[in-house]
Amino acid sequence: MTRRQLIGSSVAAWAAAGLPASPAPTGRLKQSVSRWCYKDIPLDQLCAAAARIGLKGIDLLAPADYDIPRRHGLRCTMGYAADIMTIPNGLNRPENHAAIEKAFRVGIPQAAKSDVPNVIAFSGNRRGISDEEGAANTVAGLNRVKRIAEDYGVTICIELLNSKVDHPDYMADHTAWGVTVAEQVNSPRVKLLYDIYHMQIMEGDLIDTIRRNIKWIGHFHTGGVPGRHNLDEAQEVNWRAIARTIADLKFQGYFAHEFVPQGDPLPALRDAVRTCTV
Ligand SMILES: O=C(O)C(=O)CO
Repeated sequence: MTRRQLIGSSVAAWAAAGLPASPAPTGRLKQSVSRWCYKDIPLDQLCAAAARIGLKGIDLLAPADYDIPRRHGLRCTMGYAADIMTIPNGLNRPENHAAIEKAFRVGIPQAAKSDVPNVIAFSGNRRGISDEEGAANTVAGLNRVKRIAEDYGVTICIELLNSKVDHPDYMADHTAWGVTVAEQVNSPRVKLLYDIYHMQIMEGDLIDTIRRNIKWIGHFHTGGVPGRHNLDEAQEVNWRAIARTIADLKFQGYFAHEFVPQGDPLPALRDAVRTCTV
């Protein structure tokens, strides 16, 4: 069966594709999935399959696509509201702040209008500046925009990424750096995107770190380590224990899968969701 045939197809076709025939229960966590990991599947089709699997949303969409998940009873769970900001070029440089503020002045109201609860932000690379200076700059940048986020009820999430494998020189590569920034900004609408894949590579100690810092975490990403593939037994993270920890903390945000599937992509996603259904 092709993906095209799958979508809009019968209950039997969903079952034949290994997906639940009706939306599956997914436990205490609100699970979501990152669009870029399934880029070969048209977004409408991905949303239809995600709804069957029991997901609550689609992560990392551009504004033009924000409303597509809503056709399927889902929402975009993390938006790109300021595309001027990139992983290497972000909030840690004061010369970027005016453009980031300008972008968020448009992008945050747009996210709110489409019921998108979070927008992504990046520290940028170090490029020779110290972590202390970069943190102070990032705090200053976030202080310029936090009021917009507060007024519209949208959370700006600064992503923690590894600088060891995927993003050399990225500054927000440790939880402590992100927590320092979030504490200083001290807004209910400025939090961390704790990417479990990236933080396992940099720090490990996932459960204790999540427990100690949950107050500052607004969103999670997953991905098997090493390789950023399926959450299966070939990788080293105990996803069920992590999911249980987060659910036990009564986390109210989204837990978004962000792994590049190996094998048939939708069954890989279904299996990850089941693993994290606690
Ligand atoms: O680009 C990456 O590695 C990410 O995790 C983005 O969310």
